[in-house]
Amino acid sequence: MVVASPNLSKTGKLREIEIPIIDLSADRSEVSKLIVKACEEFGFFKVINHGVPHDVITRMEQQGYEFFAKPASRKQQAGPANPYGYGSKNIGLKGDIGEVEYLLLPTNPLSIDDNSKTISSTDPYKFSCAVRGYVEAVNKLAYEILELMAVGLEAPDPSVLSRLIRDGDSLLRFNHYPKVDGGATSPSCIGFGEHTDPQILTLLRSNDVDGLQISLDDGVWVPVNSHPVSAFCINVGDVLQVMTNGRFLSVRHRAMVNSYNSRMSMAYFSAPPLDATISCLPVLLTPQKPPLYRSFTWAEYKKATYSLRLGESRLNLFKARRDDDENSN
Ligand SMILES: C=C1C[C@]23C[C@@]1(O)CC[C@H]2[C@@]12CC[C@H](O)[C@@](C)(C(=O)O1)[C@H]2[C@@H]3C(=O)O
Ligand SMILES: O=C(O)CCC(=O)C(=O)O
Ligand SMILES: [Fe+2]
Repeated sequence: MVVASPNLSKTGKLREIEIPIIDLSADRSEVSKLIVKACEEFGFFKVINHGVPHDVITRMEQQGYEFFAKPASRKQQAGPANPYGYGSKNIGLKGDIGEVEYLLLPTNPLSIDDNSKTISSTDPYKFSCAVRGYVEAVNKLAYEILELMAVGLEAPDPSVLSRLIRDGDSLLRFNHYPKVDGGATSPSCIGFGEHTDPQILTLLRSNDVDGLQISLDDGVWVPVNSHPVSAFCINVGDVLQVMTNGRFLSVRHRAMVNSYNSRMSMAYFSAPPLDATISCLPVLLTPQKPPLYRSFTWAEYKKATYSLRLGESRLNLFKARRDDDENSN
């Protein structure tokens, strides 16, 4: 079991920061400004009135609970995660471990149908319908948020970010963090270790059990509490940090487990197709602000991601060199 460093500030108090909660039904131009500000300051924000139907979320959550309640031997039939499928404690392929079990799935309809057979032998159709419905709805939300970001960044083409996720390599992940033994005196421990998300944007839904934390620049961990109404927590991924030339932050985060309640989260990682080229948006480049990162394909970045451990900083491998800047002029 990995014990966490405390999320205390230098004065010994818990850091209390409220991540912005943005109402997507408000005025579009205001919303786009709020989103840009949140991505610059925290790399995280929550959205409400997001248009993902309540029953679509509930049906999906139900499938997650039903799967994780099955006996271990039954769940293992959907694994091991390599990297997709069912995994327990082992995260990725490089030896990372956490107090979590999960299902990691590609989101194209054929893969969903295919994976459903090993995940739910009793009713694969029900599982696949729930997942397909959820993916369709969250993908629409991802489009909408990426458009609002482009508007807020004053890009001439509002679809410059959203079109990247069309027919992309997006993934879906159910995480289940069981209660840990040890009672009230046990220290909190790590469910999912610190990392950044490699993709463009992550849309996360969780039950009402806290656990998500983000690391701000002074290294103090700040809790992102679960929101009572059905909010989504949105975070900037590495690719979006590259495309905004470091203006939006892909922030390190982690998930903790506790000894009182189990937590379940569902993360949708919206990603470009493997052959898409990632580079900084022209609107954000000036002679004073040359690109911080070199161009690369998503396939290249994904390969680097899987060659490294969870907490390693893969963006460093893609920093622009001075002569890259000169060649691009
Ligand atoms: C240890 C690893 C798991 C991970 C691939 C990696 O080598 C490094 C990044 C990890 C991560 C974090 C965000 C997402 O949960 C994830 C699916 C992703 O794209 O990158 C996981 C990867 C994984 O669990 O397969
Ligand atoms: O479960 C959570 O709250 C966070 C999970 C996460 O960061 C991930 O799956 O990449
Ligand atoms: Fe994450």
